[in-house]
Amino acid sequence: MACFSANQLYSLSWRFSVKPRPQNPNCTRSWFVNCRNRTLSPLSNSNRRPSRASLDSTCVGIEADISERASTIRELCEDHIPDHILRRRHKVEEVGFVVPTDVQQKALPIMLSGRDCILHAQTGSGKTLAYLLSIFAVVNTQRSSVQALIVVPTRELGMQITKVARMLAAKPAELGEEACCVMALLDGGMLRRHKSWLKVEPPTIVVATLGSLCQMIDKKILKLDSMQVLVIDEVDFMFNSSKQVSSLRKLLISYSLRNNRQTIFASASIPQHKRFLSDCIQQKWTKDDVVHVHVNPVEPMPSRLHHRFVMCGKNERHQTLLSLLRGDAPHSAIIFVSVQSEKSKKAGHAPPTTLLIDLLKTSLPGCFDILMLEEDMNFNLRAASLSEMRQGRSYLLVATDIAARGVDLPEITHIYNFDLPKTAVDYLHRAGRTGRKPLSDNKCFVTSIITSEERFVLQRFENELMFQCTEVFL
Ligand SMILES: Nc1ncnc2c1ncn2[C@@H]1O[C@H](COP(=O)(O)OP(=O)(O)OP(=O)(O)O)[C@@H](O)[C@H]1O
Repeated sequence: MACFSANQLYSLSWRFSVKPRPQNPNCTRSWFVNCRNRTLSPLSNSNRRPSRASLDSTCVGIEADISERASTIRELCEDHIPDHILRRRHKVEEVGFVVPTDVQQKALPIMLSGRDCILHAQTGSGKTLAYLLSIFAVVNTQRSSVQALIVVPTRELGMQITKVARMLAAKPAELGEEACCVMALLDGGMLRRHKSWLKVEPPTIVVATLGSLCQMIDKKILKLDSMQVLVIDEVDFMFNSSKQVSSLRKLLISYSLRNNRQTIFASASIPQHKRFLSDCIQQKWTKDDVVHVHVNPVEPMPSRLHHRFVMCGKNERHQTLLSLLRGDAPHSAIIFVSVQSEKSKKAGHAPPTTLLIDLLKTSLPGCFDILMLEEDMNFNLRAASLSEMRQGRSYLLVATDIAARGVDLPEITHIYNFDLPKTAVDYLHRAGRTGRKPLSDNKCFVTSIITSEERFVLQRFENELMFQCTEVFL
C-alpha cells in the first residue's frame, strides 16, 4: 500500500475518489491513500489543534475518477434520501437531474456522511442541488421545527433556491404524508405574514437573507435550536460584505452547537481558501474534520466559456455594444453595467442602466424584451424582471452586479461587460451567468468592451483566473 503526505496529495492532484471513513473527532488533518479501496483516511489521532501545514492537507483537490463515478444521482443518494425524491419518474429525474455533475459526484458522499463541507466549484456546476439533497437526507418532516437554514446574499438567489427546494420537497398526493415545508425569509418580503406562519407551524427548511433572518431571531420569532444543517451560499461574498459579516459570524457560532450541526459553505470563488479553511476550524464555524471539495482548481471557469474583448474609444462604447449585438444575435444576454456613483446621482444624471435601456429600445426595436435589474429598483419590479426572463422569450437584461451571483438563467448565451468589473472574482461570477448547463458543451460568449487603458486590467483578470481573451475587430 502506498503512503503519501497530505501536501504531496494536494499538489499532485491524484485521481482518486474521496470516501472518508466515519468521522474521528480527534484526528489531525493527515491522510493516506488506500489504493485498493480508493479511500482517503486519517493517519494518526491527536487532540492537538491542527497545525497550519496539516490544515492545508484538507484541501484535497482530487480530480473525480470518471471511471469509478456513480452513473446516476439516485445511485449516489439511494440509502439517504426519501424515496419520493429519487424514485423513477419523480422529482430529481423528472426535472432532468439524472447524471451527477462533478461536484455532486465528489461532494455528495462526503455530505451524506454528515461531514462539514466547503463546496468550491465552478459557476453553474450544480452546487445547489448537491447541498439540497444532503439537507433532505437529514430533515424529518414529522418534527415541527426549523431543521435546515440556507443563507443567501440576495432576494433573487433566495427565491430561486426556494423554488428548487419546494420542487424537490413536494410529495405526490397519494403518499398522503406531510410535505416538507420550505419558507423564504427574504429582504423585501411580507415579514408580518411570515411571523404568524412561524408561530403556528415552523417550516422544516428556511431560505433567508441575513437582514430578515436576524430580525426574526432578535424578536425571538424564529428559533434555530433544532437546526441540523446550516448552508451559507456565496460564502466569500457574505464574508466580504461589511454589513453582513458580524451577523454571519454570530450565526456560525450561536444558535446550535457546531458538533450537532452540519455546516456547508458554497461558492465558485473562495479566495485564499486555505486561510478560510483554517479560520473555519479555529473559529469553530465548522467541525475539525471539514472537507474542502475543490473541483477543477486549475480551471476556475467552465471551459465552454469563450472570452473576447473589443477595444474602442471612451465615447464609442454604446455603438460598439450595438454592433456586437447585431453581429452576435444572442438568444438572450446580460449586459453588465457599473453601479451609478453617488457623485453622479447627486449631479442629477440618469443612471447608466436607464441610459443604456433607452438606447437599446430605440436602436433594436422589437428584437428583444429589454429588462433591467439593479439595486435601486423596488423588490416588486425586480421580481417582475426575473419572472419575465423565465418566460423563455429572447431578452437582453441590463444589470449591475446584483445579477452576478448565483442567478440561474440557463438560456443566456452571451454576457457583455459594458463596464469592466472591479475584480477578477466579479469577472468570474458575471461570466458564470452563462454556460449554465453543466453537462453540455455548447459554447457561450463573454465579451468585454474596453478602452486601450483598460487592457492591462483585463490582462490581470486573465492571469488571475487562468483564461485567455481573444480580440474581436468590428
Ligand atoms: N445533475 C445535473 N444534471 C443536469 N443539470 C443540473 C444538474 N445539477 C444541476 N443542474 C442544473 O445546472 C444549473 C446550475 O446549477 P446551480 O445553480 O446549482 O449552479 P451553482 O454551482 O450553484 O452555480 P453558481 O456558483 O453560479 O451559483 C441549474 O440550471 C441546475 O438546474
